[in-house]
Amino acid sequence: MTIEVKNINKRFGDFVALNNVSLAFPQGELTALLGPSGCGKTTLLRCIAGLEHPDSGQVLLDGHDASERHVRERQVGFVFQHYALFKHMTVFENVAFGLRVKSRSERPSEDQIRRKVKDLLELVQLDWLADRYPPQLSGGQRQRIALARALAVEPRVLLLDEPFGALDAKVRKELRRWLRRLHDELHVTSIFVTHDQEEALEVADQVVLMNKGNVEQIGAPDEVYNHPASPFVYGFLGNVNVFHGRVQDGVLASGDASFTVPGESSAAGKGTAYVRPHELEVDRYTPGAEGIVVKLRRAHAIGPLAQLDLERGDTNELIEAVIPNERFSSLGLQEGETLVVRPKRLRVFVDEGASI
Ligand SMILES: Nc1ncnc2c1ncn2[C@@H]1O[C@H](COP(=O)(O)OP(=O)(O)OP(=O)(O)O)[C@@H](O)[C@H]1O
Repeated sequence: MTIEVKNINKRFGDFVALNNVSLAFPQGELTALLGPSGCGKTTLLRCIAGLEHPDSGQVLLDGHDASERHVRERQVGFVFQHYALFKHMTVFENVAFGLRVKSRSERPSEDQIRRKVKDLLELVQLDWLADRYPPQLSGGQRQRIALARALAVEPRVLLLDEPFGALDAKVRKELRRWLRRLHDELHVTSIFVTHDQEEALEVADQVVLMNKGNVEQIGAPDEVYNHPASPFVYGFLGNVNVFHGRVQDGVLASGDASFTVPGESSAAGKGTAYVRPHELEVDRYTPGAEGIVVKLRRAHAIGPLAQLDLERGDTNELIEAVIPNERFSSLGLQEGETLVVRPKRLRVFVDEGASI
């Protein structure tokens, strides 16, 4: 099923939760709604599900306006962060639940129900837990059962609201890979709410970045990561160094350093350069060297990458650089040494927002 939302507005009292949001969710794709707490992700998901009614705008399911369609008729499957499985029912009965409560005319036979639940438990790789009760499962197992339960009624859309939010980092990581594989098998149009950028970039086909009820950017994970459309997206997707200054004649002057602004532009005014830590070249300082002169305050050199905390000599601001550990060792850098850094790649926004 394709999902489209058009010009959705939703207020809670004076508070604007969704501000004229328009988006398309392609058939069979997994889309992540990503943004900070309170930006409207869950509200948008609830509008699509029919659990919340927008003040204006439309939700189109397969091109048809869904406003008159009740939650049940939208054929939506849900998985929430704290999905309460029925504690007094076995795992098997939890998954069978949605099939058993169907009206008599639609309800499958007992044999069909058994087969279906068995298949679903195999799909989520937990068939060996069929006779257990929810309190006897781990958090990750419970979420996989919750997913099997949502899938039992063959939803045409799957909505996942921070499904792994309550789990520890290692289990989260395992489950998101598992979810991706499952999605590749089933191809149900799915929307996944998260505030974890790594999770969104790893799992999704398409990422929607939201901020204060607005959509900031939509794109494939590599597109939004490598070509952020706004300072907000830059800051939200991974660590970034920010250099404030003034732009004139294609050059950003920031403290004692100056950077050539990429691309053709005649924009002038206050400007901010964004540089990711791995996009900085680091060298030992030699007199006259080009770049920003810094002091190495601290180095964390464990694993393949060395993370360097640097302090600018001119403004005392902190800069984070990440270089291969091999290079760090071969340079033989010591804490307290004076170094010079140069951006290999940067992006400049003039007057916060006007991209050049
Ligand atoms: N029923 C409600 N009544 C009043 N305000 C609400 C209601 N539901 C949501 N809000 C407000 O709307 C804003 C958006 O909430 P929403 O749950 O959509 O955010 P979110 O992006 O999903 O955040 P989180 O990641 O914290 O869940 C929040 O500021 C929230 O307090």
